[in-house]
Amino acid sequence: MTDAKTDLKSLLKDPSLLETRAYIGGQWVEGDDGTFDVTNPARGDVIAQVADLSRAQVAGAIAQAEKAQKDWAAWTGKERAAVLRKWFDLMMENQDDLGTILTAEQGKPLAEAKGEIAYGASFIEFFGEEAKRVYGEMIPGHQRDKRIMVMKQPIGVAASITPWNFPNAMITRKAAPALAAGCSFVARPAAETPLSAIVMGVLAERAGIPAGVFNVVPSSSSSAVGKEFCENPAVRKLTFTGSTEVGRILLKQAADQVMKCSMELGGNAPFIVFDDADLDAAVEGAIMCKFRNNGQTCVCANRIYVQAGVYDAFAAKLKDRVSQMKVGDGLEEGTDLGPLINPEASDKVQEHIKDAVDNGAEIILGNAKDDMGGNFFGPTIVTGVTQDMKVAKEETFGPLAPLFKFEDVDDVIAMANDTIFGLASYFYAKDLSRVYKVAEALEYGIVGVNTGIISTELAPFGGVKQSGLGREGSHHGIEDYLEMKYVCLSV
Ligand SMILES: NC(=O)C1=CN([C@@H]2O[C@H](COP(=O)(O)OP(=O)(O)OC[C@H]3O[C@@H](n4cnc5c(N)ncnc54)[C@H](O)[C@@H]3O)[C@@H](O)[C@H]2O)C=CC1
Ligand SMILES: O=C(O)[C@H](O)CS(=O)(=O)O
Repeated sequence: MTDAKTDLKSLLKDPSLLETRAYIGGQWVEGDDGTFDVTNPARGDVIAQVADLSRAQVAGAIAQAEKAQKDWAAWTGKERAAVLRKWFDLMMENQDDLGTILTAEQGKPLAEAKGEIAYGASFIEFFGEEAKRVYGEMIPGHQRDKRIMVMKQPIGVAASITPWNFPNAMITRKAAPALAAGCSFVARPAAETPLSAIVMGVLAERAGIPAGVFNVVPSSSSSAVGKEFCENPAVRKLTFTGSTEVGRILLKQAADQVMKCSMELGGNAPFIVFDDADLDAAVEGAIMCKFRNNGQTCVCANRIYVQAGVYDAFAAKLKDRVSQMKVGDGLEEGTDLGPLINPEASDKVQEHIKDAVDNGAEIILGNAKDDMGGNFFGPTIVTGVTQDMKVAKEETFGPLAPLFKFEDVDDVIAMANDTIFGLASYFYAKDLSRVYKVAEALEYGIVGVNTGIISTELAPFGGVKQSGLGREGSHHGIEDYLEMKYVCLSV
């Protein structure tokens, strides 16, 4: 932890982007429950006090969203596309400031934060364009005088609950398809990182998105907001990114209203290196995949399986590269790995390391809170990891690279699939038939082949098994915000 204090306003080119109130129905609103503190996880200082909304205020936001939605849905796709384009442009024009706000509250290095802003903006650009392509269809009738028309219509009010690890992109990946489809949107950001969400309200207002179409409702009480979202009959769609545990709670709550839900939940990504892989490329892929956002990404490699013939060479190369990574304050130049979000995150990494070592694994790098103390944890590599250890079963969500050794293809496929999760998976191999076989056999929504980075607005992102329901991104992503209506025409 450094002693530096974060005077966030002074770091911004446009200080008016730092807003701490809620954005409801086009108005800036104080919280009935006062405020809650937002801290910089690198420095531990309070950087803002944000409006803490009551459940009644959240209900009010939903009412505003409901009121605005019908008119918004009546806009043409092209008209909606034009304001979404403006929202995208404003994000990119303010990329530096948005990145600084994000780093200050979340901790990731500034370059990564700016990358997240560009990534987040890409969903708005993409789905703005898709707004023009919400096509229905005509199906040949079942009788001579019948025609079957299928129209696509917006679901209505969509509500989101999002985590702190991608405070911008997890909101835009949901709000952009919702708005493009003609839904209105109420966003409840994680209490750790509300500023990156609120600033999207500032830019929505500047872009000319009509009042009530995009609302941001910060609150320190996630369960109260979750209940309001699930119990308020005006909400027709709940979209969530976070842990499988909370996803299950929300699905149960949403059942009473038979609400449409999208769930982007936890992962336990295997990263497999076969003996015919390009080892240098595999090491680079592992670095990007494992240490992006300091391992706090649900598509991060959680288990690294390396075939016996290349195990030692891979471990040595990985150690060499990881030992060069600099841990530090994300706002400072040259930082590769920022702090973890909070002390509990650091405790979880330590618990996984201890469990592995107690059961026979060996630490070849790291295993310590970084010299900087606080939420900083040094990147760690452990060898000799096996399927019965905690790290094989749970998402570590931190900078721990556990190396498992395997002998043959069928064994590693079985080990990789031996989890309740099914979000992302990765493998490095050259043999074409092996590539097909493994890609088909992995029980995951996403497979990266010879790459450690799979995130893009152009592809359908989402998991199978207990990693979730639905897909975000790509032309499929808008479908989750549309209902199909079958019109039977007698002619
Ligand atoms: N899929 C992903 O991207 C993420 C996965 N995770 C996993 O979850 C673990 C715990 O991280 P958390 O941030 O605590 O995840 P979480 O699932 O507890 O929180 C995600 C969001 O849900 C909200 N929330 C929590 N309980 C709720 C409830 N009862 N009703 C409504 N909203 C609720 C939180 O305030 C946050 O905004 C991580 O270590 C990681 O394994 C966490 C964050 C993101
Ligand atoms: O888009 C991404 O790369 C990820 O969605 C972030 S997370 O949800 O996997 O943590």
